[in-house]
Amino acid sequence: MTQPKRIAITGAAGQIGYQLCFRIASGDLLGPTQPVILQLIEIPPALDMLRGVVMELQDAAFPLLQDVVATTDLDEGFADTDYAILVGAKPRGPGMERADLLSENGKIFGPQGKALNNVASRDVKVLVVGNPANTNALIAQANAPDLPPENFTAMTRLDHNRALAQLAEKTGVHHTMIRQMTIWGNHSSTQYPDVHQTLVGGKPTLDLIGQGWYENDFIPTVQQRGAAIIKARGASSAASAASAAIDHIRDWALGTDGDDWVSMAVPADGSYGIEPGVIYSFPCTCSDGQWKIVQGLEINEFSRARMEATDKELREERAAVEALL
Ligand SMILES: NC(=O)c1ccc[n+]([C@@H]2O[C@H](COP(=O)([O-])OP(=O)(O)OC[C@H]3O[C@@H](n4cnc5c(N)ncnc54)[C@H](O)[C@@H]3O)[C@@H](O)[C@H]2O)c1
Ligand SMILES: O=C(O)C[C@H](O)C(=O)O
Repeated sequence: MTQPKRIAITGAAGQIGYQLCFRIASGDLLGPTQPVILQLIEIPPALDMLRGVVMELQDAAFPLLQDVVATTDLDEGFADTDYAILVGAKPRGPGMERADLLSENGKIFGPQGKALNNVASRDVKVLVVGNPANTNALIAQANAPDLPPENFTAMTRLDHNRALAQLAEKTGVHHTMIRQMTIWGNHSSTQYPDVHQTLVGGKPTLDLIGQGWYENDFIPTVQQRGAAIIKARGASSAASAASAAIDHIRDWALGTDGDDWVSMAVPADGSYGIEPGVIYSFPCTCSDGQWKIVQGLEINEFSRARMEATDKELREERAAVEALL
């Protein structure tokens, strides 16, 4: 029998965690033949709720689900884990920026990085979803010196998928026919959704949508989509966020599709002039369980200014949490 993969989820009883558990147990993350063990981590006040989630997982009788661990202990929850999806953190409310969560949520990710460093698989792949995701990933990475630094990533796949959805709606072309979309930078309102290389049904995007709509509608809509959902739902995005987390890890583990790429916030390495020290979203391809930043894309002045603005914000966030690094 195929060895099961261990998947740890923090905040597993929350909105996103609840979605993730069932999608992963049903095989959406690693495919229909890969057995999984879920290692669910919560804080004590949410433990009863987590027990309820475990009862529902049992009742769903998923063929691929080998075991479920439910715990408030990080060493138990991260033990030997192959993947860690760090969701547990406070969501923002109406009128807040994600960076407003920094001081409260930042403290969560140091201890989690340390525990991963001590007990997780030596090749654990980490995705941070809890906001502000990029800087929380940096904190976790800094606290896990024995793990490969490139295995710490943050989620901008939701922004990527939101961009595809906006382009599909505008052009009338199904989103599966849209290739080479890029989100640069921070998962925040400074992120830069770049369509200069994007092909919609094989055609250059700007020829179809025009510079005016791109600048005045598309970019702000994608940047502000999280806030629009909070306003409409009274709670931050959950099912779409869980779905994007699954897309991120699945593509990282199983590979991206042909000539297409995805957006992943990964440790900057100097590519495109973004110096090391921040977790920055780049266009990435994945194969053999490794991500690679797509190189050689042409960057015009319009893009350069926006890429630098989001980099600046990330460096300010970094400076604000220096004590946790
Ligand atoms: N990166 C993205 O694209 C994206 C998208 C949507 C939401 N988010 C963020 O994800 C996070 C979770 O959102 P949600 O809607 O699921 O929130 P939620 O409040 O429904 O759930 C969060 C859960 O985390 C738990 N938790 C809190 N601190 C914890 C800790 N130290 N260890 C383990 N668990 C802990 C809580 O008990 C709660 O059950 C928020 O920060 C939100 O802003 C990110
Ligand atoms: O916007 C938020 O605060 C939640 C999440 O990051 C999102 O993009 O939906």
